[in-house]
Amino acid sequence: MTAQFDLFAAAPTLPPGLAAADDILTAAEETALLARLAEVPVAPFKFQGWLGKRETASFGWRYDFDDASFGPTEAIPDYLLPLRARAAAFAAMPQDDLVQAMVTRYDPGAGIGWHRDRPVFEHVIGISLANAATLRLRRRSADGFERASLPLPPRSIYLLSGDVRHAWEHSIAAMEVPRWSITFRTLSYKGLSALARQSTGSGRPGG
Ligand SMILES: O=C(O)CCC(=O)C(=O)O
Ligand SMILES: [Fe+2]
Repeated sequence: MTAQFDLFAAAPTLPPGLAAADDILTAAEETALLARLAEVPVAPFKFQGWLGKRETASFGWRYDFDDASFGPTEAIPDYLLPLRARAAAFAAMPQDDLVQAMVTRYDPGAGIGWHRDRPVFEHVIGISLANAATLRLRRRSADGFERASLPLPPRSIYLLSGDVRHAWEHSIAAMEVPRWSITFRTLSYKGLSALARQSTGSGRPGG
């Protein structure tokens, strides 16, 4: 096969640990939820002193990128609990394990750069609202990056666990239309140990 043909090679299969489904909520439920989210006091995401363009609010647990502190915060609001129950059913996890809910608003021009989620968290479940986006995935290989992508239509859900969560990075390119997402996360062993250290008053917080 010529190099030219390689450009048209079949799309790579999705990385292990990635699961996705459409229509985790109805269009009417999405509209009602977006009306609630418009009231949530989101703040520009801070990363080591830089202000990101996306705006976030964390419930249940928060991780502060500025000082690496990590701890409990305002409880997950009631109106997110039915969605959390569906996210948990989708991921085959107890809903109480999804201890964090993060609301993110991406205005036009806002995206999220290449990253892995903080190690204090384990499983990551994302729900997309308002407009479609593409979750880009990459993993370093001997000669560059292995890449994959997952379309995120509004009302779809994805789960990152295992390989795709630990060995791959993900990002979302800035778009011209707004998008909201709700991310539910479980704590990792590291997160649970940090928590145990904090509650016994020894060791430093963080992750
Ligand atoms: O908006 C999304 O679905 C992705 C958010 C994300 O990757 C993160 O907050 O770590
Ligand atoms: Fe992420």
